[in-house]
Amino acid sequence: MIDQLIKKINETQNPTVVGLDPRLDYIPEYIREKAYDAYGKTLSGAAYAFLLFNKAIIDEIYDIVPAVKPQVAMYEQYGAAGMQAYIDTIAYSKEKGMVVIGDIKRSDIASTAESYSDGHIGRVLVEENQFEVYKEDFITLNPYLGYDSIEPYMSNCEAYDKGLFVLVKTSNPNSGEIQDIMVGSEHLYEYMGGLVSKWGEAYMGQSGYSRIGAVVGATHSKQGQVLRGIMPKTYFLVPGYGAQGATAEDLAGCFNKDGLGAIVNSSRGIIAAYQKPAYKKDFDAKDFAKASRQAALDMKADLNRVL
Ligand SMILES: O=C(O)c1cc(=O)[nH]c(=O)n1[C@@H]1O[C@H](COP(=O)(O)O)[C@@H](O)[C@H]1O
Repeated sequence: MIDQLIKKINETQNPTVVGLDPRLDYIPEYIREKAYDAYGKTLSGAAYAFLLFNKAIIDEIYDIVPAVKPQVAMYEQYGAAGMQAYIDTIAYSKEKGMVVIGDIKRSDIASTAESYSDGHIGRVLVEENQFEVYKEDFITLNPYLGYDSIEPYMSNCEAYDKGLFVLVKTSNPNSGEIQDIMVGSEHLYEYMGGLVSKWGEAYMGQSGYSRIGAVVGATHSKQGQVLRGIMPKTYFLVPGYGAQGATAEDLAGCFNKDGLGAIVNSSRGIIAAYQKPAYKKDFDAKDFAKASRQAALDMKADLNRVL
């Protein structure tokens, strides 16, 4: 799967992933009305609005962006209807040939992790019948419970050609409170980077990168550069560009010299572009997905400028 992601990045010449993190206040009124006409102002109505919104954006970006990253919390809060919209969004993205990173950030003891693993990247059994439920290509995990909490994902990664992005240095302002603590002679994020890199050694793709990737926030430029040095064969998922304030220059150090090694996420900056002054003048609410396409092209140009 890491090879497939890299192939898509090379084909599109675009190391970006669009975060499908919908909220009702990003969704144009005419889409919301359509959804409410079908399901009322209910959880199902909101979930259907998400799906219509996501599909319109996917239709505009699938040829220029290699991957999408739906963040499960946005859907989960709307209950079963929301989770169906999550599943339908994944299915539609894959139909369009996009790689899907399910941002689920799971973390639990091994016996519980097995269930997360089977549901998201493996198979679930009902008697003799096997079901592939969520169908993400990659998922995000929190590794701070240690290797036995990550291990249950490895066999499904191998069996079903999936991948992981494991949190190493997160983009949030307070991530340093814990992740920058000194552990012996190194910071905790460096120690974690070393571990994730080691865990990934047994899972190398033909590209020379492991299917076990790392999440490295764009907002912490120096740490990103340090981690690139520690983890040369690990692909980075880099959130924090745009809405969280990180610039292309801030994250350039997350890439290897060959221009590979990182895929940069933007969620709000792309999906809600039509609400931003820079795009509002050229795109109205009816053209929200075209504004997203333009924002994705602008992000691609911005990143390629520093690579
Ligand atoms: O794992 C992630 O994707 C993630 C890790 C991290 O350190 N920081 C971070 O912002 N994210 C996710 O990346 C997305 C960022 O969204 P925007 O700030 O709108 O671009 C959200 O879905 C976050 O949950």
